[in-house]
Amino acid sequence: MLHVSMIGCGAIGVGVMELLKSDPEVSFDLVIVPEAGLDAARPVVSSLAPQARVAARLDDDGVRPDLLIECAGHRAIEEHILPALARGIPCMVVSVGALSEPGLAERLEAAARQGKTQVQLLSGAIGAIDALSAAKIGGLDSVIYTGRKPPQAWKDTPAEALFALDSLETATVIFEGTARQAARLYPKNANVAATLSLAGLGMDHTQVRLLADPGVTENVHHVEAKGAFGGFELTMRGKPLAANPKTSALTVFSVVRALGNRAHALAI
Ligand SMILES: NC(=O)C1=CN([C@@H]2O[C@H](COP(=O)(O)OP(=O)(O)OC[C@H]3O[C@@H](n4cnc5c(N)ncnc54)[C@H](O)[C@@H]3O)[C@@H](O)[C@H]2O)C=CC1
Ligand SMILES: O=C([O-])CC(=O)C(=O)O
Repeated sequence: MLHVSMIGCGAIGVGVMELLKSDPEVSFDLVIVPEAGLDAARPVVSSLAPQARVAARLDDDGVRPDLLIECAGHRAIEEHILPALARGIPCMVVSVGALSEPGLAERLEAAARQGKTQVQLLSGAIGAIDALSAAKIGGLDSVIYTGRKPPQAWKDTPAEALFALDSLETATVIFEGTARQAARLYPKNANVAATLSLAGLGMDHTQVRLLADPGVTENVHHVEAKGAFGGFELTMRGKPLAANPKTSALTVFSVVRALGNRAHALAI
Protein backbone atom coordinates (compact mmCIF):
# COMPACT_ATOMS: atom_id res chain seq x y z
CA MET A 1 0.00 0.00 0.00
CA LEU A 2 1.41 3.39 -1.05
CA HIS A 3 0.60 6.16 1.47
CA VAL A 4 0.29 9.41 -0.47
CA SER A 5 -0.02 13.04 0.61
CA MET A 6 -1.31 15.27 -2.17
CA ILE A 7 -0.92 19.04 -2.56
CA GLY A 8 -3.94 20.59 -4.30
CA CYS A 9 -7.62 19.79 -4.48
CA GLY A 10 -8.55 21.41 -7.78
CA ALA A 11 -9.27 20.03 -11.24
CA ILE A 12 -6.30 17.63 -11.22
CA GLY A 13 -6.38 16.62 -7.56
CA VAL A 14 -10.09 15.81 -7.59
CA GLY A 15 -9.78 13.90 -10.89
CA VAL A 16 -6.90 11.83 -9.47
CA MET A 17 -8.74 10.97 -6.22
CA GLU A 18 -11.85 10.01 -8.22
CA LEU A 19 -9.89 7.58 -10.43
CA LEU A 20 -7.97 6.02 -7.54
CA LYS A 21 -10.75 5.79 -4.96
CA SER A 22 -11.17 2.06 -5.49
CA ASP A 23 -7.46 1.21 -5.91
CA PRO A 24 -6.53 -0.89 -2.84
CA GLU A 25 -2.82 -0.18 -3.37
CA VAL A 26 -3.03 3.63 -3.05
CA SER A 27 -4.19 5.52 0.03
CA PHE A 28 -4.49 9.31 0.22
CA ASP A 29 -3.76 10.14 3.86
CA LEU A 30 -3.46 13.93 3.57
CA VAL A 31 -4.59 16.62 1.13
CA ILE A 32 -2.82 19.98 1.44
CA VAL A 33 -4.53 23.21 0.39
CA PRO A 34 -3.96 26.85 1.43
CA GLU A 35 -5.56 27.95 4.75
CA ALA A 36 -8.29 29.83 2.85
CA GLY A 37 -9.29 26.68 0.93
CA LEU A 38 -9.57 24.26 3.89
CA ASP A 39 -13.36 24.52 4.38
CA ALA A 40 -14.12 24.11 0.68
CA ALA A 41 -11.79 21.11 0.32
CA ARG A 42 -13.05 19.10 3.34
CA PRO A 43 -16.39 17.85 1.89
CA VAL A 44 -14.78 17.07 -1.49
CA VAL A 45 -11.97 15.06 0.12
CA SER A 46 -14.28 13.25 2.51
CA SER A 47 -16.44 12.03 -0.39
CA LEU A 48 -13.48 10.77 -2.45
CA ALA A 49 -10.91 9.74 0.16
CA PRO A 50 -12.76 9.47 3.50
CA GLN A 51 -9.58 8.40 5.34
CA ALA A 52 -7.67 11.54 4.29
CA ARG A 53 -7.10 14.60 6.48
CA VAL A 54 -7.13 18.08 4.98
CA ALA A 55 -4.48 20.51 6.22
CA ALA A 56 -2.45 23.52 5.15
CA ARG A 57 0.91 21.77 5.43
CA LEU A 58 2.68 18.48 5.94
CA ASP A 59 3.10 17.64 9.64
CA ASP A 60 6.62 18.24 10.90
CA ASP A 61 6.39 15.44 13.40
CA GLY A 62 3.52 13.32 12.09
CA VAL A 63 3.69 10.10 10.06
CA ARG A 64 5.75 10.58 6.90
CA PRO A 65 4.04 9.82 3.61
CA ASP A 66 5.66 7.33 1.23
CA LEU A 67 5.21 10.01 -1.43
CA LEU A 68 4.23 13.68 -1.69
CA ILE A 69 2.64 14.69 -4.98
CA GLU A 70 2.11 18.28 -6.14
CA CYS A 71 -1.04 19.00 -8.20
CA ALA A 72 -1.43 22.61 -7.09
CA GLY A 73 0.60 25.26 -8.88
CA HIS A 74 4.01 26.81 -9.02
CA ARG A 75 4.12 28.30 -5.51
CA ALA A 76 3.48 24.91 -3.93
CA ILE A 77 6.94 23.72 -5.01
CA GLU A 78 8.71 26.34 -2.92
CA GLU A 79 6.29 25.98 -0.01
CA HIS A 80 5.95 22.22 0.26
CA ILE A 81 8.13 20.20 -2.14
CA LEU A 82 11.54 21.71 -1.26
CA PRO A 83 11.19 21.17 2.52
CA ALA A 84 9.74 17.67 2.05
CA LEU A 85 12.64 16.60 -0.17
CA ALA A 86 15.14 17.89 2.37
CA ARG A 87 13.38 15.69 4.97
CA GLY A 88 13.84 12.66 2.71
CA ILE A 89 10.27 12.36 1.39
CA PRO A 90 10.10 11.27 -2.29
CA CYS A 91 8.12 13.77 -4.37
CA MET A 92 6.36 14.09 -7.73
CA VAL A 93 5.68 17.40 -9.42
CA VAL A 94 3.14 18.30 -12.09
CA SER A 95 3.72 22.10 -12.17
CA VAL A 96 6.94 21.62 -14.11
CA GLY A 97 6.72 25.16 -15.53
CA ALA A 98 7.87 26.39 -12.10
CA LEU A 99 11.34 25.09 -12.94
CA SER A 100 11.74 27.96 -15.41
CA GLU A 101 12.50 30.16 -12.41
CA PRO A 102 16.31 30.51 -12.40
CA GLY A 103 17.90 28.23 -9.82
CA LEU A 104 14.78 26.27 -8.82
CA ALA A 105 15.75 23.06 -10.65
CA GLU A 106 19.16 23.17 -8.92
CA ARG A 107 17.51 23.81 -5.53
CA LEU A 108 15.19 20.81 -6.06
CA GLU A 109 18.17 18.63 -6.90
CA ALA A 110 20.10 19.88 -3.87
CA ALA A 111 17.14 19.28 -1.54
CA ALA A 112 16.64 15.76 -2.91
CA ARG A 113 20.35 15.03 -2.50
CA GLN A 114 20.26 16.35 1.07
CA GLY A 115 17.30 14.08 1.87
CA LYS A 116 18.84 11.14 -0.12
CA THR A 117 15.65 10.91 -2.13
CA GLN A 118 14.29 11.82 -5.58
CA VAL A 119 11.87 14.24 -7.21
CA GLN A 120 10.11 12.99 -10.34
CA LEU A 121 8.86 15.51 -12.90
CA LEU A 122 5.67 14.09 -14.44
CA SER A 123 4.96 14.19 -18.17
CA GLY A 124 1.47 15.66 -17.61
CA ALA A 125 -0.34 16.77 -20.76
CA ILE A 126 2.44 15.78 -23.18
CA GLY A 127 3.72 12.45 -24.50
CA ALA A 128 7.04 11.19 -25.92
CA ILE A 129 9.08 12.53 -22.99
CA ASP A 130 10.74 9.09 -22.83
CA ALA A 131 11.75 9.34 -26.52
CA LEU A 132 12.93 12.95 -26.23
CA SER A 133 15.07 12.39 -23.15
CA ALA A 134 16.60 9.27 -24.73
CA ALA A 135 17.26 11.22 -27.96
CA LYS A 136 19.04 13.91 -25.92
CA ILE A 137 21.71 11.38 -24.97
CA GLY A 138 22.71 11.05 -28.65
CA GLY A 139 22.47 14.83 -29.19
CA LEU A 140 19.52 17.02 -30.26
CA ASP A 141 19.65 19.69 -32.98
CA SER A 142 16.25 21.33 -32.55
CA VAL A 143 13.02 21.02 -30.59
CA ILE A 144 10.06 23.17 -31.65
CA TYR A 145 6.84 23.20 -29.61
CA THR A 146 3.56 24.71 -30.78
CA GLY A 147 0.69 24.97 -28.28
CA ARG A 148 -2.75 25.76 -29.66
CA LYS A 149 -5.77 26.26 -27.41
CA PRO A 150 -9.27 27.74 -27.67
CA PRO A 151 -9.28 31.49 -26.91
CA GLN A 152 -10.99 31.04 -23.51
CA ALA A 153 -8.05 28.89 -22.31
CA TRP A 154 -5.92 32.09 -22.46
CA LYS A 155 -8.19 34.05 -20.11
CA ASP A 156 -6.32 35.38 -17.04
CA THR A 157 -3.04 35.41 -18.96
CA PRO A 158 -1.12 38.34 -20.53
CA ALA A 159 -2.84 37.46 -23.86
CA GLU A 160 -6.11 38.79 -22.46
CA ALA A 161 -4.74 42.35 -22.42
CA LEU A 162 -3.09 42.02 -25.83
CA PHE A 163 -5.85 40.34 -27.89
CA ALA A 164 -9.66 40.50 -28.03
CA LEU A 165 -9.95 36.81 -27.14
CA ASP A 166 -13.78 36.73 -27.24
CA SER A 167 -13.94 37.95 -30.82
CA LEU A 168 -10.95 36.23 -32.46
CA GLU A 169 -11.95 34.78 -35.84
CA THR A 170 -8.67 33.20 -36.90
CA ALA A 171 -5.82 31.36 -35.22
CA THR A 172 -3.60 34.04 -33.64
CA VAL A 173 -0.01 33.67 -32.43
CA ILE A 174 -0.03 35.13 -28.94
CA PHE A 175 3.58 34.26 -28.07
CA GLU A 176 6.76 33.29 -29.87
CA GLY A 177 10.09 32.85 -28.07
CA THR A 178 12.03 30.51 -25.81
CA ALA A 179 10.51 28.04 -23.38
CA ARG A 180 11.89 30.08 -20.47
CA GLN A 181 10.06 33.23 -21.62
CA ALA A 182 6.87 31.20 -22.27
CA ALA A 183 6.90 29.67 -18.82
CA ARG A 184 7.44 33.06 -17.17
CA LEU A 185 4.63 34.81 -19.09
CA TYR A 186 2.15 31.92 -19.29
CA PRO A 187 2.94 29.83 -16.18
CA LYS A 188 -0.36 27.90 -16.10
CA ASN A 189 -0.12 27.09 -19.81
CA ALA A 190 3.60 26.53 -20.22
CA ASN A 191 4.15 23.39 -18.20
CA VAL A 192 4.38 21.41 -21.43
CA ALA A 193 7.01 23.78 -22.86
CA ALA A 194 9.04 23.50 -19.67
CA THR A 195 8.75 19.69 -19.57
CA LEU A 196 9.89 19.39 -23.18
CA SER A 197 12.84 21.70 -22.44
CA LEU A 198 13.99 19.84 -19.37
CA ALA A 199 13.81 16.52 -21.24
CA GLY A 200 15.41 17.97 -24.38
CA LEU A 201 17.40 21.07 -25.34
CA GLY A 202 16.88 23.21 -22.26
CA MET A 203 14.77 26.28 -21.52
CA ASP A 204 16.82 28.68 -23.64
CA HIS A 205 17.07 26.56 -26.80
CA THR A 206 13.57 25.07 -27.07
CA GLN A 207 11.49 27.18 -29.44
CA VAL A 208 7.87 27.85 -28.47
CA ARG A 209 4.85 29.24 -30.31
CA LEU A 210 1.51 29.64 -28.53
CA LEU A 211 -1.74 30.22 -30.42
CA ALA A 212 -5.30 31.17 -29.48
CA ASP A 213 -7.40 29.38 -32.06
CA PRO A 214 -11.21 29.71 -32.26
CA GLY A 215 -11.17 26.72 -34.64
CA VAL A 216 -10.15 24.18 -31.96
CA THR A 217 -11.98 22.80 -28.93
CA GLU A 218 -8.99 20.84 -27.62
CA ASN A 219 -5.54 21.74 -26.23
CA VAL A 220 -3.35 20.84 -29.22
CA HIS A 221 0.33 20.22 -28.48
CA HIS A 222 2.69 19.74 -31.45
CA VAL A 223 6.37 18.80 -31.05
CA GLU A 224 9.01 18.49 -33.74
CA ALA A 225 12.40 17.16 -32.63
CA LYS A 226 15.54 16.47 -34.70
CA GLY A 227 18.92 15.10 -33.69
CA ALA A 228 21.46 12.30 -34.03
CA PHE A 229 18.66 9.76 -33.42
CA GLY A 230 16.67 10.96 -36.46
CA GLY A 231 13.48 12.89 -35.85
CA PHE A 232 9.92 12.73 -34.62
CA GLU A 233 6.75 14.74 -34.81
CA LEU A 234 3.99 14.42 -32.27
CA THR A 235 0.52 15.96 -32.17
CA MET A 236 -1.59 15.56 -29.03
CA ARG A 237 -5.20 16.77 -29.07
CA GLY A 238 -5.92 16.93 -25.35
CA LYS A 239 -9.50 17.25 -24.20
CA PRO A 240 -9.66 19.99 -21.58
CA LEU A 241 -11.03 19.23 -18.12
CA ALA A 242 -14.51 20.70 -17.52
CA ALA A 243 -13.29 21.98 -14.15
CA ASN A 244 -10.35 23.88 -15.71
CA PRO A 245 -10.07 24.44 -19.49
CA LYS A 246 -6.36 25.31 -19.13
CA THR A 247 -5.68 21.72 -18.07
CA SER A 248 -5.85 18.69 -20.39
CA ALA A 249 -7.49 15.52 -19.05
CA LEU A 250 -4.31 13.56 -19.86
CA THR A 251 -2.58 15.40 -17.00
CA VAL A 252 -4.89 13.61 -14.52
CA PHE A 253 -4.24 10.26 -16.21
CA SER A 254 -0.49 10.90 -16.13
CA VAL A 255 -0.63 11.43 -12.35
CA VAL A 256 -2.72 8.27 -11.90
CA ARG A 257 -0.24 6.32 -14.04
CA ALA A 258 2.74 7.62 -12.04
CA LEU A 259 1.09 6.70 -8.72
CA GLY A 260 0.11 3.27 -10.08
CA ASN A 261 3.68 2.70 -11.24
CA ARG A 262 4.95 3.37 -7.71
CA ALA A 263 2.21 1.34 -6.01
CA HIS A 264 1.80 -1.71 -8.25
CA ALA A 265 4.10 -4.67 -8.76
CA LEU A 266 4.35 -4.10 -12.54
CA ALA A 267 5.28 -0.64 -13.83
CA ILE A 268 4.94 0.64 -17.41
N1 LIG B 1 2.56 19.28 -16.45
C1 LIG B 1 1.45 19.53 -17.13
O1 LIG B 1 1.30 19.11 -18.28
C2 LIG B 1 0.38 20.34 -16.49
C3 LIG B 1 0.57 20.93 -15.26
N2 LIG B 1 -0.43 21.67 -14.68
C4 LIG B 1 -0.15 22.30 -13.38
O2 LIG B 1 -1.03 21.78 -12.42
C5 LIG B 1 -1.48 22.84 -11.57
C6 LIG B 1 -2.85 22.47 -10.99
O3 LIG B 1 -3.79 22.39 -12.05
P1 LIG B 1 -5.36 22.36 -11.77
O4 LIG B 1 -5.68 21.27 -10.81
O5 LIG B 1 -6.01 22.36 -13.09
O6 LIG B 1 -5.57 23.78 -11.03
P2 LIG B 1 -6.77 24.25 -10.11
O7 LIG B 1 -6.66 25.74 -10.06
O8 LIG B 1 -8.05 23.62 -10.52
O9 LIG B 1 -6.41 23.65 -8.64
C7 LIG B 1 -5.28 24.05 -7.90
C8 LIG B 1 -5.42 23.52 -6.47
O10 LIG B 1 -4.20 23.71 -5.77
C9 LIG B 1 -4.42 24.45 -4.57
N3 LIG B 1 -3.25 25.29 -4.34
C10 LIG B 1 -2.83 26.35 -5.06
N4 LIG B 1 -1.68 26.84 -4.57
C11 LIG B 1 -1.36 26.07 -3.51
C12 LIG B 1 -0.29 26.08 -2.58
N5 LIG B 1 0.69 26.97 -2.65
N6 LIG B 1 -0.28 25.12 -1.61
C13 LIG B 1 -1.26 24.20 -1.52
N7 LIG B 1 -2.31 24.15 -2.40
C14 LIG B 1 -2.36 25.07 -3.37
C15 LIG B 1 -5.68 25.25 -4.83
O11 LIG B 1 -6.30 25.62 -3.62
C16 LIG B 1 -6.48 24.23 -5.63
O12 LIG B 1 -7.07 23.30 -4.75
C17 LIG B 1 -1.48 24.09 -12.47
O13 LIG B 1 -1.27 25.27 -11.71
C18 LIG B 1 -0.35 23.82 -13.41
O14 LIG B 1 0.84 24.43 -12.96
C19 LIG B 1 -1.64 21.82 -15.29
C20 LIG B 1 -1.86 21.25 -16.52
C21 LIG B 1 -0.87 20.49 -17.23
O1 LIG C 1 -2.62 21.21 -21.87
C1 LIG C 1 -2.47 21.34 -20.65
O2 LIG C 1 -2.98 20.58 -19.83
C2 LIG C 1 -1.68 22.44 -20.01
C3 LIG C 1 -0.66 23.06 -20.81
O3 LIG C 1 -0.76 23.27 -21.98
C4 LIG C 1 0.55 23.48 -20.13
O4 LIG C 1 0.50 23.66 -18.92
O5 LIG C 1 1.56 23.61 -20.81
